[in-house]
Amino acid sequence: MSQSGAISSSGSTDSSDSSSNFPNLNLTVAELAAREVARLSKQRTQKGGGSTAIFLQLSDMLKHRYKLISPIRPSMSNSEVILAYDQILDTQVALKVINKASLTDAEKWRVLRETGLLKKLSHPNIIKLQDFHETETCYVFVLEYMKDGDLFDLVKETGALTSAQVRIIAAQVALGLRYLHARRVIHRDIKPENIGIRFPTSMEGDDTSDNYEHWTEVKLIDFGLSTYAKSGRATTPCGTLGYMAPEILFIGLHECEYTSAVDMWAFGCLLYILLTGAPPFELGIVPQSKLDVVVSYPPSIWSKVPANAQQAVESCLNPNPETRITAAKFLDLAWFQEDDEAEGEDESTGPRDDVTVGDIECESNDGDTSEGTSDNCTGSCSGRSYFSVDSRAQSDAAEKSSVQIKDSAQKAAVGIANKRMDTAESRMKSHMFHNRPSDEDLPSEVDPPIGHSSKHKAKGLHQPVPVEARRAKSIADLIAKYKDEQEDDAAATEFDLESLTLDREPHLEGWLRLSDLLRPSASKDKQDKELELQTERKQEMFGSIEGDSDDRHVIVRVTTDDRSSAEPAEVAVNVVNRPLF
Ligand SMILES: Nc1ncnc2c1ncn2[C@@H]1O[C@H](COP(=O)(O)OP(=O)(O)OP(=O)(O)O)[C@@H](O)[C@H]1O
Repeated sequence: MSQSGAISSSGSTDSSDSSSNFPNLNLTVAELAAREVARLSKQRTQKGGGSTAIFLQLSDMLKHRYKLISPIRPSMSNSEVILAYDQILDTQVALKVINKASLTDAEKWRVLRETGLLKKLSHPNIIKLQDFHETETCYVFVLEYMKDGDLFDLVKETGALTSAQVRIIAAQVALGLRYLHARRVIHRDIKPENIGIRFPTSMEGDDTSDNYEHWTEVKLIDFGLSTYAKSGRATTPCGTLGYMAPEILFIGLHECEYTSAVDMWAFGCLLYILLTGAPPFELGIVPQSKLDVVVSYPPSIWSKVPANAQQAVESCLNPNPETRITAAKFLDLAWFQEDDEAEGEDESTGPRDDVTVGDIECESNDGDTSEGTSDNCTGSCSGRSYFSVDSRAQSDAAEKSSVQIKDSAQKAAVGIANKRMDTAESRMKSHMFHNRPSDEDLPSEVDPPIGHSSKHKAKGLHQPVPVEARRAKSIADLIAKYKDEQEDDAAATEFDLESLTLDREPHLEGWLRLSDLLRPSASKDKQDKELELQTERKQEMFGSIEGDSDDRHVIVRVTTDDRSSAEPAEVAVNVVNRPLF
């Protein structure tokens, strides 16, 4: 994301590239904050809401380290994402600031859980939590900055992407999901808004097909609804309507639990959007049972999507979670084995004028459109304006994708289902989203993200990008590279996440704190010393401990007699991520 919207020393917005130019550095943080507060106040008055207190608190708390530059995502609920400059690390960061005042205890716990999860995850396709602060009034996540925004804004501006572009994104999202799922973490809110993007800094004349640094990077963000499901199964219905798998919608009706397969369903919705420019499902119908769900693909849109990409989407949008493709298997699909030439000729599948954002609706099996269902659409629980339903498109039912209900006598069922959706929606909102604004409170349109329009065009995303197609050749290498790396430490990190359930396994607490004591901000030497010291202490308590480390990890293998079991047992391998700086 460029710095349009950044405050210049004159107080106006600055559209220059901030990576080389920080005009704001001459201002004190208080001055910056005051200007931003004034600007945001105005903006929010126009939008009809928002709290400037967050900003004031933040500047107070972090004034020695962070210079606030501009809001990335203006506050519409109790959180705000702000671009800032980390003066110590000399880098830009995204500060996600959450106002504590409006949170219930359960919601505070969820914030801490999000932190707990994020700090234990380390993967190139997962946003990196660089630091976390808690003050009396707010929580602050310091995140690596995804300068080019998220996929929602990209698709909204450019429409559909080419298959070559989508598979680069798809491979990375799948790698991120594979990493999460191997550790029994379910994201539960995969959608375009929650995939951050960063275009390569240099695309000229490079032949960097094996240099992954030069790929468009995508990373999963927003772990606010994520959970560590120790048993691999979860029971709380949550997510964003329109991306929620059938089984999660059935919780409390026909189902009582679900698995990480829900992320793959949402991933299928995401891919569909990227390939066609429109979401696959209207949100007003809840199927009556799992067996009733049939996903149909409108031929006029779907025929333009290459077969391998179709297969990828369809394997995710399998209504049966038991047979739905997994993230690991997804990476073996033919789509990722295609050669360079095949993708290079993929122009017909690029952004298309005839597919407009908004070409989507829901229909019952008899072909009737379900009138008024848009009232039931939640779209994005984040409150961002979603693809609107195009009335011209509505009249052309044959062109739409849909979730259909098999049993054709469904007019009554549609009514019931819509009522259920109301119930499901309000239940989900009250359970999971009650700190978020209701749809009525949300503005129908939200400002486009700062600095997007020209950037996406400049990057050539309206056209098939030859250089991306060329890079696509190496996608199998990329997948192989990260797949191999992840296999090694999956079990270790999975166990690390056990610290979230310490109450159930108190005998592990002592040595798990070993890792907690390795402060990320400490130098490697300091960490090594701490590790040594703690290892000695824990050995007295737990038996044998082997420690090992490399540049990025401290690995501790503990063998313990566990005090409660007769036989000594190896309980785990613990991995602590070292800071990369
Ligand atoms: N690290 C980041 N770099 C750049 N932009 C980010 C980053 N993190 C979040 N954003 C932007 O801010 C938006 C909101 O972030 P996030 O979803 O984490 O917050 P949230 O409070 O859970 O929001 P919501 O209530 O809308 O889901 C994202 O969709 C993205 O556009």
